[in-house]
Amino acid sequence: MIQIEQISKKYKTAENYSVSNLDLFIAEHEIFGLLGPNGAGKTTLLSILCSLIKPTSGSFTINGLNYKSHKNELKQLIGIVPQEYALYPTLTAFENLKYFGSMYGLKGKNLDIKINAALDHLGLLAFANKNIETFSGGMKRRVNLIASILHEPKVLFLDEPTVGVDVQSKNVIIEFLQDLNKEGTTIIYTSHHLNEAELFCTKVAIIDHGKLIVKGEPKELISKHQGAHNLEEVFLSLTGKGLRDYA
Ligand SMILES: Nc1ncnc2c1ncn2[C@@H]1O[C@H](COP(=O)(O)OP(=O)(O)OP(=O)(O)O)[C@@H](O)[C@H]1O
Repeated sequence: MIQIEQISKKYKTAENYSVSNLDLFIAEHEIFGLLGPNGAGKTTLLSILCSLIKPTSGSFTINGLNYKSHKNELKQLIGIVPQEYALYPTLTAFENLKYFGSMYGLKGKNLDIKINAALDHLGLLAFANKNIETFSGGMKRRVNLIASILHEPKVLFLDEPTVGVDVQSKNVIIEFLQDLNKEGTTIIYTSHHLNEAELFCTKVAIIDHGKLIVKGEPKELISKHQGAHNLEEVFLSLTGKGLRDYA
């Protein structure tokens, strides 16, 4: 479980807080969606929880481990799927995954078996020995995902894992994540695909201007929200229809 208490983040060069006094509890085994318009603070919050950036104030624990005192334990406990591809273009999918596995101390036959099973599960086994630079966006997203789960994290953070991929790739990714979740992995992901989140997530939090607006099961939020038939209508009603351009 993740317990977030009064987390705030103000980037040095920014005028405003990107995350502001945010409290949030995420139970174990959830598929939890962090939703919000552009600039709402989703990536900032996710980056804090992954210890990629430090909060300006506040604290959080993951499975009881504090980010300040248990850095190494947390690194083993979590997996991170970043928005950008973190792969070496001139290495094959298999070589990339061997490298990422070795960063978590994995090696030998066990690692090879794991890599091949995951490649197979995500429909990529036939491409194992092809260079990443020849892969489509959807294929790279799937390899990126495998790189983050080889060490079997208990909690997996994903920043827009289905952005820019076709429906086929998206479905394979979602099914893979659902299988991981059934095996006990807690999943926290950000997305702009509200239909996807409505079907996929057991709980969602809508954040805007760095603050938590609402949290709950998608069905519960829709039924409580007068006149809403789906999560997108709840979202638009709570965050407004205005554009959120920022630079
Ligand atoms: N490195 C940074 N330096 C300064 N300001 C930043 C930095 N990163 C993000 N911000 C600002 O923090 C706010 C929240 O950004 P963040 O990327 O967390 O939002 P988001 O909800 O993930 O948006 P999107 O949906 O567009 O990815 C924005 O106003 C953004 O301009």
